[in-house]
Amino acid sequence: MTGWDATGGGRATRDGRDGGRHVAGPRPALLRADQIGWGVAGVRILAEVALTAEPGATVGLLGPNGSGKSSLLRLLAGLARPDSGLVLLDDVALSALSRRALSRRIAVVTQQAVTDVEMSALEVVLLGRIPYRPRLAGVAAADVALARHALAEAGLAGFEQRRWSTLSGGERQRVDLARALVQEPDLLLLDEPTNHLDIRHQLDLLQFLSESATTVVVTLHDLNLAAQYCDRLVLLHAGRVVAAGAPAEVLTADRIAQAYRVRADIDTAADGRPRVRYRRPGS
Ligand SMILES: Nc1ncnc2c1ncn2[C@@H]1O[C@H](COP(=O)(O)OP(=O)(O)OP(=O)(O)O)[C@@H](O)[C@H]1O
Repeated sequence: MTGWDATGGGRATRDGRDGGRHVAGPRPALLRADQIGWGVAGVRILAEVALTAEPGATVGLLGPNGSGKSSLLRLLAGLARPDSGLVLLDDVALSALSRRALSRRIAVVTQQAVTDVEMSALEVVLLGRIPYRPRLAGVAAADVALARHALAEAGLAGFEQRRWSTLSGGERQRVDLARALVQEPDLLLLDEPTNHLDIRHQLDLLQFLSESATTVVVTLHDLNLAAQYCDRLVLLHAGRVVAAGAPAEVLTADRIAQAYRVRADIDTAADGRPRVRYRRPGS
């Protein structure tokens, strides 16, 4: 199993160990988007988007509001189909995979995840085990144990019976992450997973994602955290990729100005990663 909250249990890392206990671990996927385009009602939202996430890599998707990050994530998850181009998982087109096969390999954490507010936290996490449940079978005791463990590792032991509607924004985000992790995906797609988290939980989560054996694509608004924790970054602007590569290649003052209309100074932090300092508008 996988844990990420520093107050929780052990961590599964690239070497497949979880607090000293060997686990099978994921088979990290190679994800490729090949020149994909997508639009709604004749309005083009994504154009000629190419993206590669190598097995085990953590890829950050950046871009201003409305640049197409969430739309791209939905296409990468197979929740929507591109109008042109292909999304490939280990060189197989997503469109050739069954819904069940997809749900065993890809877990998605979107911004409006759970709509049934009457579910308990434990029931929400158990949704992540549905792809493994034989048809018509009830919930297995092993899955309940796994879900309880995942909640504990998200720092939410004791929250099992709490209704979703009573959880804080950050607690909901952590429950939904636990749901995605019990899915034991080979590819984890996360849409702004840090937006409700306090700084400690943001750092714990990003550290976990960067160490995880699973391939991760994560949308982020914080350029410095993206630079610190991602192996590669993809910067979108108006539905197109304007830069892709190592953080230092993508996060240049010119690109930040072009995409975000913000002036910034970039220096190199002690860890060798770029650090962005924003200038006040007008200065
Ligand atoms: N189903 C849809 N119908 C119409 N327009 C859509 C639809 N989905 C997305 N859009 C539009 O596509 C553009 C990209 O949206 P998207 O949510 O992908 O952006 P984003 O980069 O994730 O933005 P944010 O940072 O604000 O979350 C936006 O202008 C949005 O209004």
